[in-house]
Amino acid sequence: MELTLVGVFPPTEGSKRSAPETEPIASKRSKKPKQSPETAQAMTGNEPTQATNKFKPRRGEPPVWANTRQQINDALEWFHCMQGGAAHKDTKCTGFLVDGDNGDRSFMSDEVIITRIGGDCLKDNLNGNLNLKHDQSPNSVIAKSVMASHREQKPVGLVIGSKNQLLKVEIPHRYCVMDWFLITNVWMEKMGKYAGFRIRFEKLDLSTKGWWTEQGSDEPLPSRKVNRPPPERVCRDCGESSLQVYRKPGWMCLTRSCPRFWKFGNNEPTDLEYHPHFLNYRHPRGPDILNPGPLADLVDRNIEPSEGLADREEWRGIVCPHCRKCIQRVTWDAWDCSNDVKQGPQETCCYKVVRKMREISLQTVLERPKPYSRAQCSIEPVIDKDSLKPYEVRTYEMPGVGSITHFVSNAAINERPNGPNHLFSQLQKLDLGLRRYPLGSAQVPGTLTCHFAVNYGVPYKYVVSVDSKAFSDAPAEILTALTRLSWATEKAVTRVGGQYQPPNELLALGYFEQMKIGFHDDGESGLGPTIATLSLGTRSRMFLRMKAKYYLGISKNGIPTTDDPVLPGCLEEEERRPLLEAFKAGQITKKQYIEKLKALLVKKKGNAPSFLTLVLQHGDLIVMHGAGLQKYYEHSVHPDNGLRFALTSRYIESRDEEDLRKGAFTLQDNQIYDGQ
Ligand SMILES: O=C(O)CCC(=O)C(=O)O
Ligand SMILES: [Fe+2]
Repeated sequence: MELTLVGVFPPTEGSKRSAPETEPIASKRSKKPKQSPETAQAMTGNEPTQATNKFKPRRGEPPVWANTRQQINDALEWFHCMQGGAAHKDTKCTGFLVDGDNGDRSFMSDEVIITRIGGDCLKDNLNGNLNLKHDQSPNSVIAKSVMASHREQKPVGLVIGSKNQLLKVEIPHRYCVMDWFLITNVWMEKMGKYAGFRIRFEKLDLSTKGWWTEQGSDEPLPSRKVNRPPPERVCRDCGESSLQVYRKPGWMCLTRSCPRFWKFGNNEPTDLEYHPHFLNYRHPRGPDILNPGPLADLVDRNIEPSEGLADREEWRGIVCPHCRKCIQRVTWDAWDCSNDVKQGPQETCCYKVVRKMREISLQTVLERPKPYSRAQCSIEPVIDKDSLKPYEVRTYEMPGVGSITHFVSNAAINERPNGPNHLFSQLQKLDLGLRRYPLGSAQVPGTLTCHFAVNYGVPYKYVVSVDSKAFSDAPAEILTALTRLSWATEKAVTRVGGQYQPPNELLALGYFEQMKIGFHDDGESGLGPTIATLSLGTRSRMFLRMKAKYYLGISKNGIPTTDDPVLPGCLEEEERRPLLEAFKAGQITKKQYIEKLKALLVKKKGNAPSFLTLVLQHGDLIVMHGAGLQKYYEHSVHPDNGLRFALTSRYIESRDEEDLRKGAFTLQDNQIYDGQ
C-alpha cells in the first residue's frame, strides 16, 4: 500500500522529482474542476454547523459507545487516553477522538476525515476556540505516535464525540466508536500564527458504509474517482516534495523549515479549498496491513465464573453485549450497565455481571514484593522501639506544621485474634458497599476514583453526594478497626503534646491490582487535625509533598500565593523569606510584595518533589497530626500490585443530629484495643 507523508520529513530519494514546475498548478487552470459528491458535501470544512432540526436520518448505530471519556478508556484497550485526542500504545497511535474543536479546515465525508493533532493550544476566551501557542514539535509523543502509525500502516480506532459539528446526522451518544481507519497523510500547515500538524484518515474497510453516514447516501465512490492521487511537486527553494492538498489557491510547499512554507506566491493563503483528488483518492490496501480484529470484545461475562480475584482484568471496563455501552467496574462486586454517573434519560439497560471476590490469601499478596530504590526522606525520624512494644514507633516532626507517626507492625501483632490478618480476611467476605465515586477535582468530568470507597460514621467530604453509613449498622470488623485507629491516634497525639479527640468517622478504601490514590489533602472545614490509617494487605508507599502553590509561591494562573508561610524546602526560599519578612514588618505594601513575588516566580512550574516516602506494610498504622499538614502538604498512596484495604479515621465536627447519630458507637469490652 502506498501512504503519503507530506511536508514533515524530507521524502526519500526516489520520491523527488527532477524538474520542479515553476508556476503553481492552479494558476494555469482556467476551468473550475467539477466537484465530486464528496467535495460537494464539505469542500472547505468551514460549512455551517449542524443544527438539531437539520439532522438527516442515520444509516446505523455505533458498534460501541460511552457517556464519559473514562468509560471508553476503561473498556477499550486501543483507547487508553483521558485527555487530548490521540491514544497511543508502544509509541504508536492506536485511537483518535474527533470531538468539538478540530480547527479550521476540518473535513469529514463518509470515508475521509481531516483534522488536526491536538495539544500545544490555548483557549481563546472570546470564542472558546483553541489556538496554537507555538509550533507543534515533530518530537512530541503524540506527533511521533501518529507518524509511526502512518508509516507502519497501523489501523487506528476512531471515536466521534457529540460536540463534533461536521456530520449531517445526529451523533447518538456523547462518544461513539466509528470504525478502524488508516492514517494516510500527516503534514504541517500554518494555523493562525503557528504551524501545527494535520492528519487525514481514511476508513479501512471501503466495502461497507459507516453507521454515521446518511441513510441512502451514495455507495462508495466509483474507482475512476478514487484512483487519481493528488498532484505532487518539488519545491524549487528547499527541493522537498509536497502534495497539493488545496485546489485553491494551488500548490504550496509544506516543509516547515522552507522559506516558502505555506505561501502561495509571496503571501499566505486566505481562501482555501481542498483539492478534489486529495479528498477522493483512496489509498490502495496492500497486504501489509494487519487486520486489527473486532473493535471490542462483546462476550457476555455472565457465562464466566461468578467469582473473581482483585487483579487488573477484574476492574477493566467491559462492553455491554446488550446495548453496547462501555461499562466501568463501579462497584466492588459487579459490572452493572445501569451504574453510570452520566446516564442519559433514555437508558434502560439492566445488564449486570455479579462477581463476588474469591478469598485472596494474605500470603499471596505479601510474597514477592517489588524492589524499591531507597525511600526519599528529608526528615530523620525519632525511632522508639520500646515504649509501645511490640510496635516500633517512628515519629517525623515538622516544626510549625505537625507530625507523622508511623506504628510499624510485625507478625506477632498481625496474627492476634481480631488483628490485621483476621481483618484482611474478613473484609473480603463482607459486603461493605465499596464503590468508585466521581472525583470532585477531576479535569475530565465523570472521572471515577482509581480505588473503591465506603464511609461510616459522620459524613466526610469524600463521599460528596452519598450518605455515610451509621456505625450502629456497621459490621463488627469496622468497629474493630476503629478501636485500633483510636488507640494509635491517642498515642500519637499525646506523644507530641496534643489534645486527643476520639474519631467519629471511618473511610474504608479498597484497592485492586494497579489501583492507587493520587495526591490530595484530607482538609475539610470542621475536620479535626488528626488522621489515622490502618493498612491491610499488599505493601504500599505513601508520598508526601508540598502543594504546588506553596512550593512555587505562585498559582498555575500566575497569581502569587499571598498566605505563603515560605516553608522550608520551597523554591527560591532564600529570596522569598526576606520578602515575606519585609511585608510583615510593613516595609513594603501588599501590592509591592505581590509584584516582587511575581517578578521572582513568574514562569515557575511543576510539582514539588516528595520530601517523605513511607513504606506501609500490612498491619502498620500512620497518624498525621496538625492542620498545617493538610493545608500546605498533600499525600498519595501507591500500593504494590495486589489487594489492599486502608481504613482511615478522623474526627469531624458537626451540629447535625442525624450525622452525629451516625458517628455514635458503643464497644464491647473485648473490642477495645490495648496495643498488643
Ligand atoms: O490508602 C491509604 O493509605 C491512604 C488513604 C487516604 O489518604 C485517605 O483516605 O484520605
Ligand atoms: Fe488522604
